[in-house]
Amino acid sequence: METTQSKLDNQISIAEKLDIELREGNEERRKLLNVVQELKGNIRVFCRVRPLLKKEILDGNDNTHIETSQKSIEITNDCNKNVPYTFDRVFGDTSSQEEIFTDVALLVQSALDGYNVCIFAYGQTGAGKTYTMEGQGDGVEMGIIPRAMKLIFQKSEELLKFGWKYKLSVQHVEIYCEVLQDLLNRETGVKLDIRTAGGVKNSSVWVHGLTEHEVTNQNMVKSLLKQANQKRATAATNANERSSRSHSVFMLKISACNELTGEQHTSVLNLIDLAGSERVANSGSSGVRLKEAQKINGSLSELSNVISALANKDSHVPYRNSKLTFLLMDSLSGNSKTLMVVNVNPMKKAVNETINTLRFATTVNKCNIGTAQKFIK
Ligand SMILES: Nc1ncnc2c1ncn2[C@@H]1O[C@H](COP(=O)(O)OP(=O)(O)OP(=O)(O)O)[C@@H](O)[C@H]1O
Repeated sequence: METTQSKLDNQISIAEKLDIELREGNEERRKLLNVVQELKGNIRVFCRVRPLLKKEILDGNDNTHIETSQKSIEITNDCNKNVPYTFDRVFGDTSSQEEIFTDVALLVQSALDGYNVCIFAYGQTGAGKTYTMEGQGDGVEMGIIPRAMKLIFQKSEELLKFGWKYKLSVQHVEIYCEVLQDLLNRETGVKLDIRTAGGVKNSSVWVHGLTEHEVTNQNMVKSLLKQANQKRATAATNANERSSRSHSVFMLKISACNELTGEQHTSVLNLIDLAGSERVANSGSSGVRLKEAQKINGSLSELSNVISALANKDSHVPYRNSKLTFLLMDSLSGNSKTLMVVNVNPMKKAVNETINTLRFATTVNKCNIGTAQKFIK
């Protein structure tokens, strides 16, 4: 007759076998997830059209010049010609924050698996960039940043049983007219500068003077985002105007270590709300406004130059030509996964800007950054 001890040994050995299978299954899942991501391409472009706002409807605006389907958006231009643009995904004006995030979630998850990820919101002022990235409140209108953090906390908890331990910390920086400001430092006037370490090819970038905040739950993230918004608002006479003209970069640094296998990796999830992309010539600017507009247009075209240089595998990638690309140098290199969410203003009077936006997005969409690699320590 089987003794209690041998029954117990038997159960333990079954449990150990299942545990190994589970861990191997998890490895399989991570590999598969990466293959899916690679097949989809390491640079992807989504397009999102926001709905007309109540006031815009009352003012007699219409959006009949825009037609969308799953992967394409067609614009009727001023000459009544239909011009189609195709992207990895197009979200029409009834799409919810949840729908957008469903298509972003895998990318966010791959940051936990050790890949650098950049998600940009691009588009003219008022096109819905901040709504897409931050959203509103704690419910259905939550945007990509709070949803991404919620998913990261949830997944990192689940991965504990596979031996993974994560350290998560947040930095949040604003770039206004090529000057960096720490949105999470209550002290004002601290000068920040971007520094590099290592050789030309393998250098790593950090911002000297930028504060870093470890986070362990969603409430901590919420209060940091609130603090950042307050700081952004007090730095300007008109908060909306200032935020339209600056880039906001939310950076989540992830350090992972597996206590069972000894594996370690680090990665950064960058969530970026870009400055409004309207052209200088159209904005009728002069003085300070003209200088601002030139700097914005300059840094957005440097971003596109960097992406094209990476796609063409040029020997020189002009990261240092703008603060934004310099700051994101590590995250935009061949080791990263990038998503550009192009936000479209639905008003007919914005049609020319919309076409410019979609042309820019088409250039980005043609790029293929190559296969992402993890940074294994
Ligand atoms: N998908 C959407 N559903 C409902 N309302 C939206 C949507 N997208 C944007 N809005 C609303 O449209 C207005 C402009 O959006 P938002 O502030 O996000 O634009 P933006 O591109 O970030 O502008 P800026 O460049 O000035 O920061 C806001 O009132 C926002 O709440």
